[in-house]
Amino acid sequence: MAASPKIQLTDVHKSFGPKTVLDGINLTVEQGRSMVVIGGSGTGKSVMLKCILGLIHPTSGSIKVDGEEVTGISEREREQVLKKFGMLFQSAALFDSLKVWENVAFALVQGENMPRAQAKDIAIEKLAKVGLSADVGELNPSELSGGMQKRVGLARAIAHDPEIVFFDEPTTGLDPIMADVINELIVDTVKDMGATALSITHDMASARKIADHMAMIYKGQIIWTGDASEVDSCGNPYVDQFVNGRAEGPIQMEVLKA
Ligand SMILES: Nc1ncnc2c1ncn2[C@@H]1O[C@H](COP(=O)(O)OP(=O)(O)OP(=O)(O)O)[C@@H](O)[C@H]1O
Repeated sequence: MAASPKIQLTDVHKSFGPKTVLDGINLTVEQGRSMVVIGGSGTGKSVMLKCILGLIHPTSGSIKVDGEEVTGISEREREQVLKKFGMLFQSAALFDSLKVWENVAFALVQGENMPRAQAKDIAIEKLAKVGLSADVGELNPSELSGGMQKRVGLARAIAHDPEIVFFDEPTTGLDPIMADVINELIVDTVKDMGATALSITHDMASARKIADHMAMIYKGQIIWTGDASEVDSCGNPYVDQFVNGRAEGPIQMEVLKA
């Protein structure tokens, strides 16, 4: 039996002036599953995520979360919807003026008015989940390696037990071994929470590790979607070229000339 959609995008368009970035996106993310959207630079992955979060407004189309339309809702309604989301940004985007635990607890204290002591307990529990000790919580983010910062970013993303977690290029800037550690942590954490995950990446090793389902975006459209296990044999020449990292194929890179 098919799981119910947690997130559903139907014919989503987004243009900036004359430039069309999303050109009719159709995408379903099933409840409790991990969807990874792959695609090259500038194909619209980040714009798509920002549309779902309501950071930018689509030009047209429908975006539903738990069956509820989220385009055109009020700021107050959006605040409620955003409580369902956790987000791990490409750069861990930690506040350097705050200790590690304060970064993890930030949304709990600021957004939910939770007492600091209680928020700290939760922050330390989440840090433990991503393999960091309470001592690390007392450090400043600038004292941590890139891999540790990603762990902190993940702990922060899950601090309020979100139903949906977004991962924006989760392995950028990490060496392949640390990237694999973070990928495993993502899989374990998301499965453990029973959360729905939506990731965007051009790192195929990461996509293979964390995806139940994959979709490929090209020129603002989803040109293929399927089970992660089918990505190598789907027969789509665009997917095949991307997955195998070939210069030759239907995808033509625009190389800017000086
Ligand atoms: N606010 C904006 N105003 C104008 N153009 C924008 C804006 N945001 C994004 N774009 C354009 O939309 C296109 C898609 O950008 P997007 O960041 O979604 O790509 P991406 O697939 O996430 O790429 P990357 O993997 O390099 O991050 C780019 O050409 C970008 O210049």
